Amino acid sequence: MSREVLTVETPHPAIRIVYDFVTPQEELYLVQKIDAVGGGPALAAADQAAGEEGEGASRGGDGGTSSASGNDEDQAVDAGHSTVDRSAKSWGWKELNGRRSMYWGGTVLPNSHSLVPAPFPAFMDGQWPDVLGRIAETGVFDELKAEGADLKGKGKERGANHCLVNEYLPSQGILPHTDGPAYHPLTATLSLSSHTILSLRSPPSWLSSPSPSTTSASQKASDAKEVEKVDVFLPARSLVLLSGKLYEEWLHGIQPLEVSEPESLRGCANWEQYWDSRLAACEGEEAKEEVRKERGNVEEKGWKREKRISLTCRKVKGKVRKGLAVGLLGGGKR
Ligand SMILES: O=C(O)CCC(=O)C(=O)O
Ligand SMILES: [Fe+2]
Repeated sequence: MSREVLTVETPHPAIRIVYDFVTPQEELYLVQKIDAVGGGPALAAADQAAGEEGEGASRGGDGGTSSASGNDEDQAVDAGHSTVDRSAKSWGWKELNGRRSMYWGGTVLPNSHSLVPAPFPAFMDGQWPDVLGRIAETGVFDELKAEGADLKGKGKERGANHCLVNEYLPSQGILPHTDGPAYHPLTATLSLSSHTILSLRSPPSWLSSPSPSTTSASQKASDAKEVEKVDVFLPARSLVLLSGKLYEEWLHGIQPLEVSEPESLRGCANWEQYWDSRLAACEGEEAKEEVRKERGNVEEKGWKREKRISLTCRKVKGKVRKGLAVGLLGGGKR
């Protein structure tokens, strides 16, 4: 598997994608493990499997990690007086706006944007399929060298050191937003189990105006015309990379749809590129014909969305407060 970082051709810089960042087998394994870490129905089976693998304290159960609650600012205060909520379940799913999500890697303090680290599940950090190590290997996070990235490091030292896990049931999405200043302007998002369409929009000027309520309706209407749009097709198992202005200024979101409509699919900036990559991976004409048929089908009928899990891996901007590792403070057990 080449895991080549491809650029999505748009009038804008900085959208890149790796198709087949993980194999279908790795995808299945990850989804099962993620459910276990989150305390989902696969917990018992996965715990048993973990015991058999001898992963021990580094994965969830008794590792004593905190609520790795990331942006959840009321659970952490700055200046080292951490009031991290230790009663929360280790790495467990939390429901927010009807969707489940969780954080790995630790708690981001809201003022200094520093990270009180907590361990990652083993499959992210060091053990197969070592998602963070694999992301570091692409070299994309080396672009942050000027901002202090450690090129000699491995895995989370060299690449992303924080991960936000989101689960979307069919018909769930996420409102347009930016990811805020706590992270370096580079995200690597792995999509598991389902495709989706990520919609990127340039910010209308009234969004950044000091008092949006005073902005006139006509101003808003004329701004709306200027908004630039780029949709990106995110197939299952792909890793999409957003950086620079696109990360810092543009809004990104996912429409809450059960089916990706033909027109929306065809409108994605990387639609051709995606199918080219599928064809390039085929061995023999028969396999290619199957892929062409699949394309014809979804272009006619649309593509049903399944439950999707995304892992958004980022690098926290502030210091990593090594002495304050939450895991060592004694976290709550699940
Ligand atoms: O699920 C995704 O692909 C995007 C998630 C996201 O943008 C976020 O949680 O900030
Ligand atoms: Fe986001």
